[in-house]
Amino acid sequence: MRLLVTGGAGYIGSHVTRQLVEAGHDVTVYDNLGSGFRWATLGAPLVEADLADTARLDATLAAGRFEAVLHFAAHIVVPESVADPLKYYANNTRNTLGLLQALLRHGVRRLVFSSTAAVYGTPEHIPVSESAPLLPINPYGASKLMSERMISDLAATGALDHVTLRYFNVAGADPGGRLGQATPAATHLIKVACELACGKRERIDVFGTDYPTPDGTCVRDYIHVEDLARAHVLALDHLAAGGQSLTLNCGYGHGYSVREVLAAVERQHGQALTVRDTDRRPGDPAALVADSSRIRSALGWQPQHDDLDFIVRTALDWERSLPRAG
Ligand SMILES: NC(=O)c1ccc[n+]([C@@H]2O[C@H](COP(=O)([O-])OP(=O)(O)OC[C@H]3O[C@@H](n4cnc5c(N)ncnc54)[C@H](O)[C@@H]3O)[C@@H](O)[C@H]2O)c1
Ligand SMILES: O=c1ccn([C@@H]2O[C@H](COP(=O)(O)OP(=O)(O)O[C@H]3O[C@H](CO)[C@@H](O)[C@H](O)[C@H]3O)[C@@H](O)[C@H]2O)c(=O)[nH]1
Repeated sequence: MRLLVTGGAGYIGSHVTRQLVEAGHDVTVYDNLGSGFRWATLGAPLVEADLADTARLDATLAAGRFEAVLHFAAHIVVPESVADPLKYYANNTRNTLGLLQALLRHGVRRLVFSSTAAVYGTPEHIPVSESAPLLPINPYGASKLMSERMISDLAATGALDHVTLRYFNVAGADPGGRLGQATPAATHLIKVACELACGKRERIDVFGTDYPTPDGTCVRDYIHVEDLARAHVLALDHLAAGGQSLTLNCGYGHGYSVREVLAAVERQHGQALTVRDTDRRPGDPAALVADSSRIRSALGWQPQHDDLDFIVRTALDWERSLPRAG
């Protein structure tokens, strides 16, 4: 298929772009390089433009005659969304509205959308299924939930088929060493811990040790970026085969605490890390673990890298190969 990937120069979008190209698709990336990198497209054509630039978006859609769009472009940092919510509604919600309007203008009928476990807020039951209440507790999650609603309302008119993927905590890097997370000033736990292991930070803070979890630290469902990328390839196959619109959790179905993650980084690094216990970070739910049965049955998705030490090893190998990527 001819595909447009917004945010395809970013961490997750670049891994997906690579798998799509390998699967034989014709991929164009649309990215403003705000947090992405030209090298990360690995040679796929890049339109360097902002989603808010309607003229560039229209010109791109007119020229490409795309059969589907994968929409990754967004701001993604939970604490930043608490401090600056309008930045998140503008880029994540308003720019998704603009993209949907553009898709209608150009007759693009298939969309794969990057959503997030943050739409669930603090779920009552773990693991959380797709039918759980949608009650985000931070503006990032709310901005994504609004996008989900626009997409499903539009799909209900018959104008669009979509697969909305709710990612849990994405981590790790291309085992081939070509791609990985390169964002400066990263906030994600595994990335920060790997930077520390590589001597790029002095210590890591554990945000909260009094959560109602087995060791008092937050529990998350970490999914390897390559397994997540594969879900996108399968989602496109599903839409191309005329499959119905779907909303699917992307996680493994079990979680690890912050302390368990840090122990895995210490194992892979071979040395202890300097860790400081601090207060809770605003906007963090205690535990987020996916019920992943629906994606397994609907798409036939099967994880290949459900192994915390493998996730950490690929992230650490990538971190060691930087800063060439900056
Ligand atoms: N990383 C995670 O753990 C995680 C979890 C859940 C959901 N997600 C979602 O996955 C998607 C990708 O996240 P990521 O981790 O790869 O982040 P990222 O910051 O690496 O990638 C986002 C990409 O979008 C581009 N972009 C942002 N705003 C843009 C705009 N207005 N116009 C054009 N390009 C723009 C950035 O330059 C970047 O290349 C996001 O939608 C995010 O909400 C990520
Ligand atoms: O230096 C750090 C960084 C993180 N954490 C903790 O580690 C956990 C994971 O945090 P982080 O890696 O920042 O991810 P989340 O805040 O869980 O959010 C990620 O996962 C969500 C889905 O679960 C996505 O929606 C978001 O985009 C993505 O950033 C949380 O409990 C944090 O408090 C620390 O203790 N110290």
